Amino acid sequence: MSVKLGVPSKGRLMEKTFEWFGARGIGLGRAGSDREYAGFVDGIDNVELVLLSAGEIPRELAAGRIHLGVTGTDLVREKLGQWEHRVEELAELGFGHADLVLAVPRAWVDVGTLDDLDAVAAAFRAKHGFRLRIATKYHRLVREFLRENGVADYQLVDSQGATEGTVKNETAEAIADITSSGDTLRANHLKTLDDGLILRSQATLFRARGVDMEPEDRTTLKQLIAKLGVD
Ligand SMILES: Nc1ncnc2c1ncn2[C@@H]1O[C@H](COP(=O)(O)OP(=O)(O)OP(=O)(O)O)[C@@H](O)[C@H]1O
Ligand SMILES: O=P(O)(O)OC[C@H]1O[C@H](OP(=O)(O)OP(=O)(O)O)[C@H](O)[C@@H]1O
Repeated sequence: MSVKLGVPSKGRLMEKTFEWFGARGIGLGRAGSDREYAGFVDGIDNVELVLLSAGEIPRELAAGRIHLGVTGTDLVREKLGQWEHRVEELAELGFGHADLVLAVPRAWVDVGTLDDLDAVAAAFRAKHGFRLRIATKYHRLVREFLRENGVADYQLVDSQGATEGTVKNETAEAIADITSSGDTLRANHLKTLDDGLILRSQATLFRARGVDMEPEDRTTLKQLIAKLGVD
């Protein structure tokens, strides 16, 4: 067997993850052609690189199919109920920073806070006969956040991409999505509520909890964690 390390298969997250491991003496890279999802690990034996979609890494960790994985904290908290029981955070990696925020049309000049949104949501329902729609792919996190903040008169609309466009397309009145520079929100005439920060996320190294391992894999995992300086 071997220790399996799950890393995002493309884009900035993959590149920065390779750099982070490289700076700690573990060379990671893609093997084969640009399109082939195969990888290599240098600097330690019996560790296998598994290239995966960032969104699938939480599930693979929880299932014990990978032992370590790099992905955003937002994805772990969204995809895994009681995530702390299923994975352990070993290290924040200092990149992939993004905020999950609740945003409304900039034209809603009277709506700046969650309390305002709550009032508008009640009025919206009375007027239109259906609940104000919030488009997001972060269903668990948005529901929890709104429950904790006493906003109830809304419905979630699933949006797996281009979420900021749903307001213009009239499939939602508000959105909850990741922002980093804020450019996408601004370009789509949206503004974040003053108290609308749901979660700050960054790329993080996680370890799967409660996975049955061969003794030699357990030793390899310990060596890897020690080499990375995150024990
Ligand atoms: N603009 C951004 N700046 C920084 N981090 C971002 C940005 N957008 C998304 N992220 C973060 O990158 C991670 C991966 O995002 P996302 O789920 O969109 O994956 P993806 O790149 O679309 O990959 P896949 O479709 O293969 O899952 C998430 O943790 C997210 O917080
Ligand atoms: O605040 P900004 O710097 O503009 O970044 C925010 C955008 O980045 C992400 O989208 P991405 O380009 O990863 O594509 P996606 O819509 O498929 O998630 C996110 O979903 C936002 O749309």
